[in-house]
Amino acid sequence: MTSEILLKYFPEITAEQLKQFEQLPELYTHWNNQINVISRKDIDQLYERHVLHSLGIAKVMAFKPGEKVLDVGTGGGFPGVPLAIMFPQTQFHLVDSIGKKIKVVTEVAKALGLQNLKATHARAEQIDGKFDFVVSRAVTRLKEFYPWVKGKFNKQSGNVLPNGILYLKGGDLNEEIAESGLAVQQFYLKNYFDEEFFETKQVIYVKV
Ligand SMILES: C[S@@+](CC[C@H](N)C(=O)[O-])C[C@H]1O[C@@H](n2cnc3c(N)ncnc32)[C@H](O)[C@@H]1O
Repeated sequence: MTSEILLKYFPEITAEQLKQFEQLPELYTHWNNQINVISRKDIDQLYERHVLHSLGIAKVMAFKPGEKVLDVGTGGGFPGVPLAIMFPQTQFHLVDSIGKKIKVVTEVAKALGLQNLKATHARAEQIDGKFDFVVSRAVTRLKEFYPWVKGKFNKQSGNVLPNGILYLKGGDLNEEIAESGLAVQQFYLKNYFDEEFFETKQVIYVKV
């Protein structure tokens, strides 16, 4: 497994960031053997299916220093861990309702020395605090997701897109978007990444 794919799309990453990304396969292989957070067949494709996919959000949004981002239903740390490596001056709060997944995230963040990441075992609905953005992947439909997070945003926006949700989704989303009743903006990851995996993948942005 090679990290070249990351440099191909993010040539600006520093040597320190590259070193952190390059620690991920070993860390996730180790932790996945104890607590399953990534499907076995996907672990060989960690960079493409998990790291690069998570960084699809970075193609849409450059988080600023000091901004706060909540990752809801982070599982083993996606998209929050790759984003925390990518934006070391932004504060990331990763939450999941399953404690052993948060254990993996905590251990991975510790091994990487990530100072800007906090991981909490909780349901999204129970999290207090205000954030600039909420990110997520593969947790639930937008209609259900939106009420969990809509009260958790700072009123003041300071980025190119106003504060809101950046959700990684794939497949045909017309029905899901329509049933949510939300106005969304769709960013297609195939415009940024050549690999077939990204053919139907999108970042859905919801302004709150
Ligand atoms: C399919 S996994 C996706 C994990 C990760 N986001 C990823 O893409 O690899 C969905 C995760 O959402 C978590 N989850 C579901 N409902 C939740 C809630 N209300 N609050 C926090 N976590 C939740 C589950 O525990 C599970 O770990």
